Amino acid sequence: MSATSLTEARADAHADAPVRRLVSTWRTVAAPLVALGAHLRAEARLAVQVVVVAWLVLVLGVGTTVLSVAATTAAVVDDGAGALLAALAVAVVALGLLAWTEQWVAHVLAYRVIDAVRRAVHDAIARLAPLGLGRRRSGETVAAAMTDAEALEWFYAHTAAQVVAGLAAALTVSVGAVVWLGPAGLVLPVAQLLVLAVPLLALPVASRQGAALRGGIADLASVVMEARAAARETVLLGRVPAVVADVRAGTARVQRVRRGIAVRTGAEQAALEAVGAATVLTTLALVAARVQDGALAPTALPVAVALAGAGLAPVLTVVAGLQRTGETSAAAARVDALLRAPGARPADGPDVDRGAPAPGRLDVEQLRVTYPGTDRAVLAGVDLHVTPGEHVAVVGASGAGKTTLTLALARLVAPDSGHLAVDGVPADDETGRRTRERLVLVGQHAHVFRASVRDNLLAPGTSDAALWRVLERVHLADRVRALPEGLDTPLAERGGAWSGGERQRLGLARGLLRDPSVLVLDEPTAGLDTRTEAAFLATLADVRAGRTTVVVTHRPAAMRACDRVVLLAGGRVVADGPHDRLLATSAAYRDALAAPDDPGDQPGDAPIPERG
Ligand SMILES: Nc1ncnc2c1ncn2[C@@H]1O[C@H](COP(=O)(O)OP(=O)(O)OP(=O)(O)O)[C@@H](O)[C@H]1O
Repeated sequence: MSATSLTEARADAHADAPVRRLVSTWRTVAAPLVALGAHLRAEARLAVQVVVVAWLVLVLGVGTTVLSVAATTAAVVDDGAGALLAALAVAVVALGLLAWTEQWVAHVLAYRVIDAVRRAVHDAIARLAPLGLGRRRSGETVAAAMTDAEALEWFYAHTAAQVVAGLAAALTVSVGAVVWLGPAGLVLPVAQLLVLAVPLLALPVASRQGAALRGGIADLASVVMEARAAARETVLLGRVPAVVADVRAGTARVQRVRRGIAVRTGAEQAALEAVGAATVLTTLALVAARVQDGALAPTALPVAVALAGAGLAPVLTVVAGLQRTGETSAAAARVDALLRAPGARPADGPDVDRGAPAPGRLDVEQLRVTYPGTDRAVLAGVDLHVTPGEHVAVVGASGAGKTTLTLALARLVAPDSGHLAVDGVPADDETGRRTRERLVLVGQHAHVFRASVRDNLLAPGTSDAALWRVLERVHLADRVRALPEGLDTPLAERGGAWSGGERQRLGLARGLLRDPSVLVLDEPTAGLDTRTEAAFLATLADVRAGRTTVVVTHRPAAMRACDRVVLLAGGRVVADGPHDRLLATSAAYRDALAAPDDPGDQPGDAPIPERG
């Protein structure tokens, strides 16, 4: 290639660059919307109906404007106004009926879209919970489930259909104009293309603003949610002004983006007005010339001008849709990322013979867990085999990985590698649901839902008698009987007046109602006074009969009450056996139980010290 042609090619490439950038921006913006559209295939027929009705409404809208000007002109020159008025009356009634139908079908579509999007988002949340969600800001997840879902409902039900219908109606009206006015009618399609170019050219800015707006709203949701969740600490530690400042800063960021959007849409509007005025003036000039030539009747002039003005209405509908595409695309991208996020599939471990399924058996082999964003394995190859009906205590210093082990058993965190089997059945389904049907984890903090006691027990369809039996077993029956409406008493969000111990017992009741073959309890007596702890341990002794239990504990009383104690340290099991034997034989165990701050305590009576 010669130097000149190389320079020319470079110049061409340079000229192409903005176009290519624009096309690539459009592709990026459209990709998440198209990807999410796949979840809405079932609604394709309804969407086509919406498009057809919207197209008819737009075409008839232009038609009634043109007809009304034609009828007025005919009345002025006293020439056939009656027929035009009759046609106008029919068109107006049809337009009213079609507009009503459009609202109806578009809203049916909107509800179905929001239902499909919210269901997909909640399925994803259930699939990811809680490890996958832990990597996401809670505000992002909330925004995806609420405001993003609403933005998408609006887009698929009202915007996308309007864009397609608007383009079809614009083409229909343009064809009509060219057929009627000849070359003068070409002004309309040219003007329509200019109108469409306005949002297309503004798209790179619009999409940046859309992403900033959606991100800002998600950030604000995070700040507000955290402020609500930490309200007690915020007041106690005098952080109210700091939190208010955070909320104000978040609001200001969102407002700044909104201002930018208003400036852009204002400029776009001004450009559109200019194109509209130019279209009317050009049509006026060209049609007037044809009237002077005698090619058209003088009465055609006002009608042609009305057509030029009204004929832009369908593309303005398209523009309104395109102006929001950047923001909607950002919402779709967030929802799409949530739907595509990988779940918590356990890695395959060493292939060993695990024998026949046995209810209550628990096998953990070489389990390794590293939390995302960290490089230290919290569990670095844990082996644990529990026989049916056995009661095992898991102990270790604070941070040793006890809670992590319970979360991995319940398939709430994904191991890097290793094997887990409950009842002799490998835990290999992606969601962990099958494992959790056999193994129930009662965590340290039972969430109390804003619902009745009955609904808080999370066992729909269970008889009252069975619910009361379980409440008796966990020593909550008297507490519930004293409530004004018993089982039907609504509980406040987060438990309101319920103490920590009562909430722990509520969690235990929930676990028992599932009747699992393996019950895992994480620090069931943490935060309880000695007497309540003794009562709780008595409850435990009763409820664990006939099933396997794994109890994370710092309490020697709870360790003694178990058949075996497993000591976790350095991410591995370093001691395993009955409490008394370990006391006699394991220096690591004795060290773990020794309380360095309190030399008066005897090994075996002091809780395992908290680290740090
Ligand atoms: N989501 C997480 N992301 C990153 N690190 C985590 C996460 N959860 C826990 N860790 C870290 O993993 C380690 C083990 O935590 P874990 O809660 O399992 O310990 P533990 O033995 O139950 O402690 P404690 O007795 O204090 O409850 C700790 O160092 C903790 O900081």
